[in-house]
Amino acid sequence: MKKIIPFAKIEATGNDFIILDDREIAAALLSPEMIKNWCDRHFGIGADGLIHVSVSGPTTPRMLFFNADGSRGAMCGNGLRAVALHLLTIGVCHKKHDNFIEADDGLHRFTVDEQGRISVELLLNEQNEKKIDAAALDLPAGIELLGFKQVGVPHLVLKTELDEFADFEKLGRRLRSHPLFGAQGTNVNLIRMVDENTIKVRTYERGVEGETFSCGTGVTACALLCWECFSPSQKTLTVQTRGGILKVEQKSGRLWLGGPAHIVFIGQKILEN
Ligand SMILES: N[C@H](CCC[C@H](N)C(=O)O)C(=O)O
Repeated sequence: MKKIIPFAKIEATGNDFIILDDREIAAALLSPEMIKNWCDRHFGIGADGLIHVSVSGPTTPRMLFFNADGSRGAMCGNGLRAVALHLLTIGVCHKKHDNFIEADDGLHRFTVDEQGRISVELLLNEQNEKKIDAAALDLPAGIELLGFKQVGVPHLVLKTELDEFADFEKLGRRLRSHPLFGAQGTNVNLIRMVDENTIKVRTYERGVEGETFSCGTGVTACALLCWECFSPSQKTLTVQTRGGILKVEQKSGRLWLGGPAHIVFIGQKILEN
């Protein structure tokens, strides 16, 4: 039997997602194989990830995040911003209210400003530190280790002063599965300082197995390490990604990630079974 499933395709600084909600399909019907097919850029809709949101019923909307390869991820910063846009668009949330989204790693606040920029609160895992032996990473010339942070998902952060580093994808692929990070592996970020308030970030994402245009938890991990290592008194950082500008801020002890997000299109997918 064929079933037609409406979906939204949303991009958040070029990190793009298929958004489905429980009015159209139950989360239990999603399989890793189906997610992989739908996210495929040649045979499917094309996306870095797929997110299922529970919007029916009186409880806080809850998101389930899947990478393009069908694997589950506990958090996705840009995905959270995309879900916020979806909830505002379908009228489940209103911009004047206090809004929350529940995810695997906890409850996240979100806000939208007059320009439509969506900010989400990200949560630091209690055990977010991990000492990494830089020598074990065998980094190429011009690249150094800054640290490792868990912002819902694991992020290794490297730093360079090179204007361009052509082999980033190759380096990311190698370090993503380095034995230091165990079976779960890690996402890999490379930063370059532009000035004391601005950094440039590239991210190799596990689960996409390639460099994406932007990664929200990744840029947040980079900002935290920059504050710790270079300017502990600073509270705001502008982050240039391949897909646009993000801002990471610490306000009243909370960590916020903000930037643009847009609906690319609304579509219908035929589910055959
Ligand atoms: N792009 C996402 C991160 C996805 C996490 C995923 N790659 C994993 O670690 O499973 C973000 O904006 O934070």
